[in-house]
Amino acid sequence: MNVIHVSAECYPIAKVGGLGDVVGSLPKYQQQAGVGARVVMPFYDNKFTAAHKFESVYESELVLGENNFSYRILKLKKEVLDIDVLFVDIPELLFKDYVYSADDTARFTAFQIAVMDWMLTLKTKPSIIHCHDHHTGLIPFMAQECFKYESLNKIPNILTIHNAQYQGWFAHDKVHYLPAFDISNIGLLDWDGVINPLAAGIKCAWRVTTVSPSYMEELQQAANGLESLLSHENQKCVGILNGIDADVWNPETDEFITKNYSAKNIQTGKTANKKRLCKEFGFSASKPLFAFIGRLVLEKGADLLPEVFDEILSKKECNILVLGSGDPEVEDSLKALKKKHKGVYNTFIGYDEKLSHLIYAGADFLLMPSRVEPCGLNQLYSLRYGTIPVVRSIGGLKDTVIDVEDGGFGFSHQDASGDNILQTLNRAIAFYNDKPEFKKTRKHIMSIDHSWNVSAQKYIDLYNSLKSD
Ligand SMILES: Nc1ncnc2c1ncn2[C@@H]1O[C@H](COP(=O)(O)OP(=O)(O)O[C@H]2O[C@H](CO)[C@@H](O)[C@H](O)[C@H]2O)[C@@H](O)[C@H]1O
Repeated sequence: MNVIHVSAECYPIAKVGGLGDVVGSLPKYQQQAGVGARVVMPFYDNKFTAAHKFESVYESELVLGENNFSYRILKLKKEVLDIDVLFVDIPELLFKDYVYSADDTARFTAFQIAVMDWMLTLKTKPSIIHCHDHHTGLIPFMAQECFKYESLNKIPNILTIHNAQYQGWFAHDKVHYLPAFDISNIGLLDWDGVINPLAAGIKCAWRVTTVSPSYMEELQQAANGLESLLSHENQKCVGILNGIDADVWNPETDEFITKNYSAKNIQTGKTANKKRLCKEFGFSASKPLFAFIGRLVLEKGADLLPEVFDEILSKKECNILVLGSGDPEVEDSLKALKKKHKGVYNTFIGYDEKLSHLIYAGADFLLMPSRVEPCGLNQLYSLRYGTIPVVRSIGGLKDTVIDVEDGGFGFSHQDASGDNILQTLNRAIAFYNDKPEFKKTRKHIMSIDHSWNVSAQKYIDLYNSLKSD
């Protein structure tokens, strides 16, 4: 079997969030399980592409509406990654110093057309095309409907929804971007009067997966307008929990942290990393340290944090550190608290992969008050680093974090409300002060295996079930 993953992100080449982590690790675990797995992604202008040499394996021209674009399929000259990655180089559209922008329709439609055109020329066709999120949602449609791709329509394809909030909508006047198809089937592209690539992918993919079983269920009630579609397509949908790359996220070998540790020397390891963080951000290491890492957007409940932080910090019982960027208003309110709560609160507004590792290692608790959380990887990283998750019980958080009151190892609350978060924070502070229980729990969570071993096999089983369809 040879699978091709099509994605806008892939760690360590380009990562904006969890999609990059998944596409950078799932194929590796699939390869270890004996399945040929490759990634095809856009060629961006970033640190990774500047630091490596590439060779062209295919060159051609694609048609996007009334425009033609030259493109190349590139691969790395030297094998520097654990996985085989191919790059679509469309200089005018994709070679930018960002992954996403306000209008990505032309960029990602051209990307998908290039992938399909190139696949037509392959002597050995992939046995499975695995698409990720709306940026690749037109591929199942094009394979099924566009005349020129008829020879690809027998290849099973899968669409994984990492986040249904973003759907890639564009107006009907751009439908001519797509290669010719029977216009009477335009309904497959449309949802609510606009072209909706995620909806088209859900309608046309052979199977649809989401990144946790609970999120799959929740999507039928809340999917940013696609609820009825997902209920209708329920038969071909399945939730498969994300895993983590246990080599990249390994406190025993992590090069980004101050002191490496395992469950055996967790006490000294976490203390050294916490001290380093506290020194850098001006905290006293004796208080519990809560951290938030992520996009500062509504979905993540980030807008609820400033008020909650202001209240809890006034008691001076804990430290809070925020690493993230996003909504400028939320950024400003979080930054504004720094002066008032100097010594117990700090922020790093921006993106810093290295710092995120140090925080997972040095914090006592990781906060995820998400409104929507398809899976969430942060809580899985925090478990591996012995950092206790404090989460809202939703989506993948519900599937992976069991509250201490239910015999588990984390803290969870039901509602996306300031009161609920406050109560949970207070419970966590009390737990921190019960030192034997706290230490026992953080040692225990390090042994929970969330690596891809189990879930990579679930995807392989799904691929196998499609071969015999
Ligand atoms: N400022 C910053 N600096 C450094 N690192 C930062 C950062 N902000 C975020 N990160 C990192 O980005 C990743 C975030 O992953 P998540 O899975 O939690 O969220 P995301 O919403 O991006 O992903 C979506 O896709 C994934 C993958 O399927 C789902 O788990 C998730 O629920 C869904 O919303 C983590 O590796 C985190 O450490």
